[in-house]
Amino acid sequence: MTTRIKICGLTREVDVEAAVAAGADAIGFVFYAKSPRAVTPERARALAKLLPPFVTPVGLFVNATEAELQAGLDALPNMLVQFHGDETPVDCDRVKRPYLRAAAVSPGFDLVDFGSRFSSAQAILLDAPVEGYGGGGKVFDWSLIPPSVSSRLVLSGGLNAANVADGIARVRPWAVDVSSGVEVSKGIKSADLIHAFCTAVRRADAELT
Ligand SMILES: O=C(O)c1ccccc1N[C@@H]1O[C@H](COP(=O)(O)O)[C@@H](O)[C@H]1O
Repeated sequence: MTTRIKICGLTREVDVEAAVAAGADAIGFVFYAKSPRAVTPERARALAKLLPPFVTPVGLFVNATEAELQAGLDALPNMLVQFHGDETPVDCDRVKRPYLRAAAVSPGFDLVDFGSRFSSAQAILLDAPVEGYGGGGKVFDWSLIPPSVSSRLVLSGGLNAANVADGIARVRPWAVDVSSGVEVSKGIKSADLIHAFCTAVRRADAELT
């Protein structure tokens, strides 16, 4: 299977171009003002104009107000929504858009139940529990993912070129998502690290087929 790749937290044109050139399937824009990677809807719209067909813009929200959500949706009408806070299934469904729901995986977390509560999500995005909701560059214990989980999974949390192949082999996710692992500093990506990450994903896929 081809593991889809999302590169998240882009703030600069050069980084969007590097992600597209490396073969990313999705590009994430953080609409969460407290994040060091936050962009305004206007900035996201300008960056998303660089995306070719079939590369999906993803808008990341954390407990956003309706006005904040609407501003993001107005700026990027074709975006996939990533809910990365404490949003309920009702909150997610209210937006009437395809969405990913992030889950912070720690011992005792019931992923099967979470997946059935968010059954309208396109996928459940697995992250480590970190201060500030996400983007912390921390890996969680992948053995906490129960084999019985039926949700489509996006693996994230502390991924980088060195560990992503292991994550793919062990979790077999639909997609992987990276932010910190391709950065030189918060919100500033490295074209070399993005390229290395995408190459590692493609190698992992080739080894598994
Ligand atoms: O990127 C952020 O600043 C962020 C803020 C709040 C919630 C989520 C955030 N990012 C997402 O966190 C995961 C893991 O990122 P990392 O690779 O460990 O840095 C990823 O899905 C980002 O999209």
